[in-house]
Amino acid sequence: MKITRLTTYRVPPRWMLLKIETDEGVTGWGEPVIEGRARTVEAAVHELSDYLVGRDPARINDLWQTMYRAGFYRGGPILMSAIAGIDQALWDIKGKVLGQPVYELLGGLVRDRMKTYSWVGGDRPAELIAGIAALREAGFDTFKMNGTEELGIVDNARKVDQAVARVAEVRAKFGYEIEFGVDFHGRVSAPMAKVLLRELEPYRPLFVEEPVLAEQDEYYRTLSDATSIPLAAGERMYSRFDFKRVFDRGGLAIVQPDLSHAGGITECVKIAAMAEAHDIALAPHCPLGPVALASCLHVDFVAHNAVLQEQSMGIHYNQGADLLDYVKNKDDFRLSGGWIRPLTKPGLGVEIDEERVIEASRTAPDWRNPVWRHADGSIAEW
Ligand SMILES: O=C(O)C(=O)C[C@@H](O)[C@H](O)CO
Ligand SMILES: [Mg+2]
Repeated sequence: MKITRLTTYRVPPRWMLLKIETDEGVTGWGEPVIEGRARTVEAAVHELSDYLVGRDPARINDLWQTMYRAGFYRGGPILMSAIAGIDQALWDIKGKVLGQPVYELLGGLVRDRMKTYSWVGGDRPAELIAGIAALREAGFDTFKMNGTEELGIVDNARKVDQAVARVAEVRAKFGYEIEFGVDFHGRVSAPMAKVLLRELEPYRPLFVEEPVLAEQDEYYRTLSDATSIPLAAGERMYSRFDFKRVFDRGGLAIVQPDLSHAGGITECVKIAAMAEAHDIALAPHCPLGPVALASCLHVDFVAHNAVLQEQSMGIHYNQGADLLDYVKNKDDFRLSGGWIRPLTKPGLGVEIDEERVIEASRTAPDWRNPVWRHADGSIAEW
């Protein structure tokens, strides 16, 4: 079998889907994308196709190493997201050829169902109570919210109190019938993270995510030593070589590689195993579409240390399309009380509605995240 063509479709809300075709009619789907840089990743995918067209799609490991090493420069969000989506599609092809779901090819199920969580509150955390109450009706009990709005490198007690009050209100309203992570989203500096973590401790969040920016990862250890709150990070780390340094320094209780940013299934299975060796939990990041989520789930179902899976149903980013809009087998993604069963169809287990994708690609927006500024006009972390 040989790879014959790679076709990319940028689609609402901000995703990109990749179709890899072969000379034997088997096709695979991937989701290579960096939110806000879809066109850049699209160019990278088509540059990498030089290494792929004419090759045997079954040789995923050699194709992965070739894409990663042959171009001299490596790593980073663009190239690793392009590799990620291509890798997902290659696993989809392999599973379809062998008639097996990807998790079977990775050694079989390590669990019978996987726990997921939902976002509440949007970019500027608001309406948290109403958001949680609505999702509680749908049976969810685990959530994630942004912790703050714009925050200065050193900011005042009022801003800290606003952030803490939102979390306190959630706990007061729902007690411990629910659990939630608080995403600092890289908006919080190391000095302010120390302050906020301490003030949030009484409300016992399940984790605090991206307590500082990934480029400040040397602070994970000192912050972790100063708080009882489990720290989580990983969406802006792109390979086992990025994660290696974090594992060595310590400080993270949970790693959150994104299956569409960190090299795909081949790479994230390795990251999961490295994390397990350090007694660190796995909770893949996934604010994206159905192929990204399916790829996460195949890793979740073979990784002993997988504890929680992000999914984007109803997420505030999904304007113009939602998680399953391009999926034919919607029932396979049914969430019961936030739990999801394995995707058992061959490959990734996602039946893409290609006509819908092609139609939607005609009006694909160039999604960009908002540009935030502080009161003094300087750029703020979004
Ligand atoms: O889901 C999360 O944890 C996020 O922090 C969302 C962020 O990754 C946006 O997708 C960036 O555009
Ligand atoms: Mg996040």
